[in-house]
This record gives sequence, C-alpha cells and structure tokens, in this order.
Amino acid sequence: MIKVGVIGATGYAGQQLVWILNNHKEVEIEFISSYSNAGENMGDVYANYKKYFEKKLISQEEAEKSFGKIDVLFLALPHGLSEKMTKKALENDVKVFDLGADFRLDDSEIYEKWYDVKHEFPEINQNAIYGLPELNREKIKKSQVIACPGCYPTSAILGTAPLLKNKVVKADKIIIDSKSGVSGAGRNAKIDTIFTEVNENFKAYGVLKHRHTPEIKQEMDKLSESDINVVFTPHLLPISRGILSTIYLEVNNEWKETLTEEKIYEIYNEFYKNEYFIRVTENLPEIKNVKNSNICEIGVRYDSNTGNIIVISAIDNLIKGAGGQAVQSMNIMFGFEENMGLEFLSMYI
Ligand SMILES: NC(=O)C1=CN([C@@H]2O[C@H](COP(=O)(O)OP(=O)(O)OC[C@H]3O[C@@H](n4cnc5c(N)ncnc54)[C@H](OP(=O)(O)O)[C@@H]3O)[C@@H](O)[C@H]2O)C=CC1
Ligand SMILES: CC(=O)N[C@@H](CCC(=O)OP(=O)(O)O)C(=O)O
Repeated sequence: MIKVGVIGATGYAGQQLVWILNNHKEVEIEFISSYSNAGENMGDVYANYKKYFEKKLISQEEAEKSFGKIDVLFLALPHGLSEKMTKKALENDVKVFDLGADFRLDDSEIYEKWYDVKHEFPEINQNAIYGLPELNREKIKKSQVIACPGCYPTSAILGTAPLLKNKVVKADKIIIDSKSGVSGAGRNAKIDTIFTEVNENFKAYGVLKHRHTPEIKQEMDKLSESDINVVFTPHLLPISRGILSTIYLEVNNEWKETLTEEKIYEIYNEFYKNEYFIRVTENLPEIKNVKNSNICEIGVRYDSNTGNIIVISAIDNLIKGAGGQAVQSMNIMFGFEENMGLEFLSMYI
C-alpha cells in the first residue's frame, strides 16, 4: 500500500484522478488539497462524492506539512505552479507526478518561450521523465519526477509512434487536426467555453500558436530521429470529454512501392502488441469507444495512389490524457500491475 497526496484535487483533471485513486486497491489517499475550497469536503465541491467520499480538502500550506507522510504527490495545477511544490516534495524523498506542463519540455528555453514562465530549478526539469508509458516504461521505473503528457500530445504521439519509429513517413510535414471536449479547458469557465458559446458550435482555436505544438514535435523528433514540421490545430467540440485527432502523413519514398494498408496494420499491431491500453482497430476510432476509459483507440487508412496516410486516434482527455495516464505511470514505478485501478472500459453511451 502506498500513501498519496493530490494538490489541485478540485479541478477537472484532479477530481478525475481522485476518483481513480479512490478505487485503487494499493493506494491510500493521505490528503487532497484545494486552492479556493480548503476546509470544505470534496462532496461540497462535487456532490457526486457526497456520502461516499467525504474527505476534507486542505490548503496547500497544510498539504506541505504532510509531505513526510506520503510516497507520491500528484499535482494537477495550472501551468507554472508545480515547480516549487516539486522541489519541496523531492526534499522529502516523495515521487512527483505532475499533470501540468512544467516539466514536459526538455529544453527550458522552449518552455519559457511557449508558456511565458521561467524554470527556477532547471535541474528538476532535466531529470524529469516524459510519462508516456508506452514509450518510456523503463525510464519511468527509475524516475523521481514524471511529467505527465498533455492530452492532445498523447493522442497525436501514440497515433503516429509506429510510423515514426519505423521511418515509414516523411518528416516534411505532419498535420494534426484535433478536436477536444470542453473539460479540456478546466473548470474555471472562460467566455469561450460557456454553454452558449460551445453548444451547437464547432470552432478552431490557438491556430499556429498552441502550446502543445513544441511538445508534440519534441516527442515526434525523438521517435523519428529527424526534424519534423508539425502543424497542429485544436478544435472545441460541444461535448464534455474526449479527444479525436485526425493526422495526415505522407509515405516515405523508400516505402512507397511496397506499402499497403494491411502492412501498416501489421506495423501497428507489432509495435503495440503488449500494450493493454492501446486498441488498434480496423474500424474508425470514435470518442464513444474510449470515453471514461484509459484506452487509446487507433485506426489507419492508406491511399497508395497519393501516398497519403490518415491516422485517427481517440482518447478520453481526463483519463488517458491526464489522471489515468498518471496512475498508469505510478503503477509502473511501484511495480503494480500496469492496469491496476484502470481496467474499466467505456460505457459507450
Ligand atoms: N482538463 C484536462 O483535460 C487536462 C488537464 N491537464 C492539466 O492539469 C492541470 C489542471 O487542469 P484542470 O483540472 O483542467 O484545471 P482546473 O481549472 O479545472 O483546476 C485547476 C486546479 O488548480 C487549483 N488552482 C487554481 N489556481 C491555483 C493557484 N493559484 N494556486 C494553487 N492552486 C490553484 C484549483 O483549485 P480550486 O478549484 O480550489 O481553486 C484546481 O484544483 C493543468 O496543468 C492542465 O493543463 C492535463 C491534461 C488534461
Ligand atoms: C479544450 C481545451 O481548452 N484544452 C486545453 C488543453 C488541455 C490541457 O489541459 O492542457 P495540458 O494537456 O497541457 O495540461 C487547451 O487547449 O488549452
């Protein structure tokens, strides 16, 4: 049994994480912490917890005093707020899983440029591991700080990893057209995400300037050992949760003569053959198939006349894109079954 604390437990990502941890048989939740609801119960903030999970939310200052009692600290805070907390947790020999972006980019200068926040302790960033279990399992086992990937990057990187690793596609341009449910924007509604703006609407945002672009590029470059030109456009769907990414790639000249759709599926099935949470499907992925689960569903189509490959990748942004993926990494680090506490499937409707 391990003891964990969650800071930012009242956000959309944090409350989903608490839900998962509360159902995990090797985890005891030592504390949950909130910024504006400290002193209240979780059930006062989210009524679905009333009667069944009546734990008190404590302040960040109180939480820090309990660092000596925990093995793991989860941080689900707005960007830029995790670094100081992580420093204090490390001083107490606590493992940290950050759901935010503070440690996702290897190069602090790139982080500073895209997030407009300075790394005060760059050495923490240098030692953090990008927590995408399907690609970094061995490193996760030995790390102290896990940078849990962004939700859009999770869908884009898992969707393309087999093609990039096998150098099947050109680096010239990879177009990622992603659509997300509104919970991706967090619980503090801004004008762009209120009901009347989103309902019966569909819109692009952050065009050519979304902060997930360098994160996607960083991991795609590593996989392909090349310098990829990433074009990433997010869109807002009028649904609560789920991400579907449509990714456009062009086959490399060396593969053009021999590649078939069947061969692409062989490559994907081989690459993900031991992965519990990846479902390679001949159907086209749908958000309904993955919603409320830690599964990433991937389907591919290939046009041999044009050399175009289209990958469709779907995840739940709050689970595989956040809390579920963090728990998957925690399971790996502590030697639990990787799917422990995460075996639930989508309920479809
Ligand atoms: N939503 C998603 O789909 C995903 C989110 N993430 C990441 O998880 C993190 C949280 O996101 P999300 O849950 O969506 O955001 P929310 O806005 O829903 O929640 C933010 C959380 O941080 C707390 N908080 C806000 N401001 C401060 C502050 N100044 N100091 C301390 N705590 C503060 C809030 O506390 P309180 O409510 O008590 O004020 C709340 O618990 C972000 O880094 C986000 O990028 C990652 C992947 C997916
Ligand atoms: C729909 C929506 O607004 N999505 C958020 C991304 C989700 C998120 O929380 O960002 P991280 O994955 O970096 O933590 C956005 O575009 O800013």
